[in-house]
Amino acid sequence: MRIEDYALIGDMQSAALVGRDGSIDWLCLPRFDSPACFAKLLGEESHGSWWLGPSSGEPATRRAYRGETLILESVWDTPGGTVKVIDFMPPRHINPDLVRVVEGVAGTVEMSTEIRIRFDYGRIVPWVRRGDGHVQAIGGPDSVWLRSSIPLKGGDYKHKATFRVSAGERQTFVFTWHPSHQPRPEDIDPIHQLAETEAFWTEWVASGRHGGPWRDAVVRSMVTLKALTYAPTGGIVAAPTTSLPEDLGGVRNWDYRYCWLRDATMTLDALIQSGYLEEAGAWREWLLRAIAGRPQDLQIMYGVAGERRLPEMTLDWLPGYEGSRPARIGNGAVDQLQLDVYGEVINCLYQSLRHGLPPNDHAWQLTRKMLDFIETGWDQPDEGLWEVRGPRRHFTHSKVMAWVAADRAVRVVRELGRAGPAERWQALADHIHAEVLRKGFDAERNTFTQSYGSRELDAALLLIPMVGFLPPEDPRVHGTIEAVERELSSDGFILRYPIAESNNVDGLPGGEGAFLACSFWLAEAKARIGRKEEAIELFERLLALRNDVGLLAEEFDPRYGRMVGNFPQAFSHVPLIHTAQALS
Ligand SMILES: OC[C@H]1O[C@H](O[C@H]2O[C@H](CO)[C@@H](O)[C@H](O)[C@H]2O)[C@H](O)[C@@H](O)[C@@H]1O
Repeated sequence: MRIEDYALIGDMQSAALVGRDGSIDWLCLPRFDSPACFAKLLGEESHGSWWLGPSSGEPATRRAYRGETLILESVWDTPGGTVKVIDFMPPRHINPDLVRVVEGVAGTVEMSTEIRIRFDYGRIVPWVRRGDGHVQAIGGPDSVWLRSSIPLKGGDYKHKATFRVSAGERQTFVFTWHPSHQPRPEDIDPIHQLAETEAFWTEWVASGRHGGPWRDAVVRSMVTLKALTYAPTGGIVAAPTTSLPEDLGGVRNWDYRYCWLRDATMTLDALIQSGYLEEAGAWREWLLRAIAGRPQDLQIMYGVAGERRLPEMTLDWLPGYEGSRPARIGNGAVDQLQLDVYGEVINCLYQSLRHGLPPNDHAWQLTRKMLDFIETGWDQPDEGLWEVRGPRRHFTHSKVMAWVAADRAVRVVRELGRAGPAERWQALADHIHAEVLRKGFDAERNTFTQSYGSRELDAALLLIPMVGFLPPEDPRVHGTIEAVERELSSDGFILRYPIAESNNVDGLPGGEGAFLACSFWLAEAKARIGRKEEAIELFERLLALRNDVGLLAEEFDPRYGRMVGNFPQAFSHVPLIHTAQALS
């Protein structure tokens, strides 16, 4: 199954990927970053999956989300009739539930289902007990109850059933996870939950401001971002998957089920612009809890509840997506120095205040402490926003974001009346600004460069006008946009940076696809410098990459014409929203 053949369902604590063939191949419970109980995505059927569809095994004829919700409807037109499978996860009450409803639409269709429950990413084959209308699977801390209106037959480490559904008939399946030491979870009414889930998403969308010619794409992206928000704490994951490869068959496979300060602040920017202040408030509280302590101990990412240790390890029993080994959990980038995150966090706190979030003394203290760190640390080399695994460098984008940190702190004092040494911070901002223009700009080629003294380019430089470092009309901005487009294009989309053996900046073997966020940044940058037609043309081409249900992975690889990287990826949906807003 290609990455773009999957659709997302979720309950804002975890998420599942449903294939076009009706197979659920990825689900981690109870949290986004818990071990998977369906891990076929990174392996085989024997690593856990749940298929439900017409017995012929054909892929769905069409799929769509119901209205502006996260309820997936897959429809099969078959010679005997038409059938619909409705998949969703109700917003969580006590235990996580995954509900599948089969609805006969016309004629009669023979349906089949086959479920292999595995715990710990496919490693644990659970004990199974069968009772009246249910199956219970237990393995270590995990237990699953599966209730269905159709009896399931067990054998060969799986459960299956074949049944016929005619127009107007409905069959239901409810899969509930709970800790294995607790008594049987309460049964939910799947049809009542369907109505509740529909109401939840419809009301959430209605509570924001969305408009413009690309409303549908923007709303689908917003719903996706909300689905990546961990409701109990306000943390936001970068994506619900691990190890979907950036290079098919290669080693660039990372775990994104954590809360990056960079990705989360960008996500919040998009939510705030559309009026979702509640999420901004929840995230600010999450931030204050997660990073409480010394500013020099600030990490670039945390677990969804603020966990600090995210040790990277490989799951050697999984063959990986299309053989892309290793499958990893945890993320070694947690220990990196990435100076840009200070600017991103302070900018996000500033934007939240500007949009009406009430001031918070702890958040201001935090801002001041981060500024103390930036004052002494901004001139250090770092790993940069791309989290390179090669040597640290003086990345130009990192320095630009250090300037953003100081600039936004000054604005909070001058525009919003907070107390702080604005003049000292302004002097710092001016000093950083001057150094970037001196060391990060190649006057001969009229472009900013990836790092001081380098001749390489970097698509993150497209953000220079967006963050206000230079105005859009500045010739250096124009020169950089032109250089990035000229030198980093791959089939009309944009690479993060050049990947060549002679310049192994990221320290990793293999190549990668075009980075979708960077491609949207080019469209937004073009819009800002007045090249609106070109911007729209590129934006429309990017929108055409979305799959049939409007979702984007991290990258698109023109070599294969396929999406690659984790999926769906907040970092791709955020700039989609920003570009639509800039163009509208
Ligand atoms: O390319 C190497 C790095 O790739 C991942 O980082 C990317 O994803 C992050 C989450 O979306 C994003 O914040 C970062 O800008 C991207 O480069 C991976 O997480 C890293 O461990 C890896 O070194």
